[in-house]
Amino acid sequence: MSTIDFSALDALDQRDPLADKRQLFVIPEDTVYLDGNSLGLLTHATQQRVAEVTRQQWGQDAISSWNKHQWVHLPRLVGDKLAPIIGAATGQVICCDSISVNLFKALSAALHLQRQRGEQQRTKVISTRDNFPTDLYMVQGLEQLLGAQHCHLQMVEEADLLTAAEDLFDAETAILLVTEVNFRSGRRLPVAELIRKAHAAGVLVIVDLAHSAGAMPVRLDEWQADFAVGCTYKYLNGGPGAPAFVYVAQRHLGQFVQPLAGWFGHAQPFAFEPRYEPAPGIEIMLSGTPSVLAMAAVDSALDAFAGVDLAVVREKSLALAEAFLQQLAASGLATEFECISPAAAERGSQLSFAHPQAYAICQALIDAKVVADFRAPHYLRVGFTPLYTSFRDIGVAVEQLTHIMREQTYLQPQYQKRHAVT
Ligand SMILES: Cc1ncc(COP(=O)(O)O)c(C=O)c1O
Ligand SMILES: Nc1c(O)cccc1C(=O)C[C@H](N)C(=O)O
Repeated sequence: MSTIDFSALDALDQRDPLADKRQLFVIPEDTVYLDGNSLGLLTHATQQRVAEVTRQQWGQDAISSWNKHQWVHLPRLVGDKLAPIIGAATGQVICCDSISVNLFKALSAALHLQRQRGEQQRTKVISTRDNFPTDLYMVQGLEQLLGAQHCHLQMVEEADLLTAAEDLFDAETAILLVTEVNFRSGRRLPVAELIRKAHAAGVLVIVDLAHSAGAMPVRLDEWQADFAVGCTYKYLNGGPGAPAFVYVAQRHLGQFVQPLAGWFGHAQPFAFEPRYEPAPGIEIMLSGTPSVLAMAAVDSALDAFAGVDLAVVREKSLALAEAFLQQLAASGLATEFECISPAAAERGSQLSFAHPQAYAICQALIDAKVVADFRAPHYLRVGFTPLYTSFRDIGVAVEQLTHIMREQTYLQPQYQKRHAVT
């Protein structure tokens, strides 16, 4: 007998101000999808837009589309569409490349800004040990390229950043590279407060919004962030490998060099001048030709956010997580699954649970058409995407999990053998 109170969950769905948004998405058949924190779902509009761009723009209008369909301006148009979602005024956000590549540009630019200010001794980049590895690798790559005397990484514990940030920022510190929401635990760091402390110590801040953009209110301008990066393939539903974004505060534009100085970042790309002259605005962050099909997908996916208040998104995200925890407790699983995510105010839009059999349980859940994911060493992650996750979804997910645990389905050999990479 199921312990899930589906009528209570259905009542929550009926009162949900975002319920109408679900119909904008292609929901995989008979599936509960709790992995929007890794890959967001496709919208019907995006499916049509990509078909249309392929059929008409590429197929018929071909090269004229660079002007006729504004292909050449897509990075900026998409950036400006994204700006309000992350609390930025227009002209400071551009859509391009991956988070990794944009971080290379932002890190180099911030180091250069410190030198421009006469702060040559500021060569240290502080980040958290449990940050998403690519962020740390990008700093390590720069360290190898420039030499440790010009750039070096100091990894700190999240707890130390929370309790003693002032002690970490010394006269050598150039940059704080901080990811707002930890990909493994879901812990959300107080970015506004960290920026205040960093600035008081002369430190510039780069924020990684991979697990924030589209999931909660972000206020880059209000926070006075210096740079930010983020992806569009998670909560913004731009598609697998969709181009990322980069934000540069208006006050820094025109003040730094960007080392990946490609022709799309030139003041006049189509003048084909032999000498590089950077674009005066946010286009300086561009390097090469935009991926038009991918960017068209992001552009149309962002339409799902039209008229959406991100405070409402956040409220629903926390209510979905709360419903998950309640149903888990009602099913008698709360002690077996140790929740490693912090309390509501200090977490993002996911819950992570430690369990020695997390990998096998996750595979069994996926086979039962509940898509969650696993992160080493032994965490089961469930992500909530308020635009399409329903409260009923939560009930079905916990019901399946209860069944898998009761029947010990996860002990079957096909679930015990590790094969999946993501
Ligand atoms: C916090 C964070 N940063 C960066 C990335 C990856 O960046 P990229 O777009 O370079 O693959 C991810 C996940 O893929 C992430 O969770
Ligand atoms: N970007 C990814 C990819 O290219 C393949 C598989 C997964 C991803 C992810 O987004 C992972 C994700 N950042 C995470 O939080 O684990």
